[in-house]
Amino acid sequence: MNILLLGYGKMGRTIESIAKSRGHNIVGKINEDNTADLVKYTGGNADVAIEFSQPDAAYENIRYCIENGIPVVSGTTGWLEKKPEIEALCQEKDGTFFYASNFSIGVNLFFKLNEQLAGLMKDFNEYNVDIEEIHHTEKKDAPSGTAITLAEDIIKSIDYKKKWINKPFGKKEDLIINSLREGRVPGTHTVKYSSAVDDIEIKHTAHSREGFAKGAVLVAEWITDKKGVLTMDNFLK
Ligand SMILES: NC(=O)C1=CN([C@@H]2O[C@H](COP(=O)(O)OP(=O)(O)OC[C@H]3O[C@@H](n4cnc5c(N)ncnc54)[C@H](O)[C@@H]3O)[C@@H](O)[C@H]2O)C=CC1
Ligand SMILES: O=C(O)C1=N[C@H](C(=O)O)C[C@H](O)C1
Repeated sequence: MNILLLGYGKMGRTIESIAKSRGHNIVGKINEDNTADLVKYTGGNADVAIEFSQPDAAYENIRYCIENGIPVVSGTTGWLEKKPEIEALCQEKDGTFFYASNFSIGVNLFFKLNEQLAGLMKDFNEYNVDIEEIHHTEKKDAPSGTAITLAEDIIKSIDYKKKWINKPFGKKEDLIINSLREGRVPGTHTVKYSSAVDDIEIKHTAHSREGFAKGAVLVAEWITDKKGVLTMDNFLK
């Protein structure tokens, strides 16, 4: 498979190494210093684009791919207010767009665990729930996309939480996401329910970026013959 990498930073490099180990060709690597080269690529010479860039670049990269017939797998966080526009464009152009806030299989199991725990906790108002996410100091966005997914899934079940906020303190109706930036941490997420008498915690700790990158390559292999707007739920089924 011929893969175009959009974003060749920490994730782009890890994806390159996993893709090559699985027999794929990297036909292009676009970074902030060679964005003009993107016009060289179309669905004719790239089977799929894997897009891990930065919040202010994702929308234009993905739009270019959809308009030029390149199926696109994106994991960039911090740009999601524009995702509905991309989804509409994908439908209009009969393109292929796959987005996940986290491509690791472990985190996707953790998402399911979070949904189930929220379902169990919904009638126990003596507990308060909050989320902590810890990432490396180079991360550009806060809160993490993964923490937002966790928060949205909790709010669906827990009536006393109305919205998430990215501050360490708030009212009971606010689901607090506390974002910490430390050293080179690849990504740690904790969901904690606290009462006066006890705490219940679930936690996912990434040991490296390999889980994210392998998930993105597996999805890229899977989507090349698919159309439409796709998610991890489609892939994991
Ligand atoms: N969904 C997931 O599973 C994961 C998502 N991420 C997200 O992926 C993104 C990238 O993460 P990292 O690789 O750690 O960041 P990074 O900062 O190491 O790399 C980002 C790269 O994007 C490049 N870039 C800037 N403008 C560009 C443009 N217009 N076109 C193409 N490339 C451009 C930069 O030159 C840089 O090399 C972040 O948004 C991060 O939150 C990271 C890990 C897992
Ligand atoms: O920027 C990162 O590094 C990560 N970003 C994603 C996020 O914002 O959730 C996924 C992972 O936690 C690593």
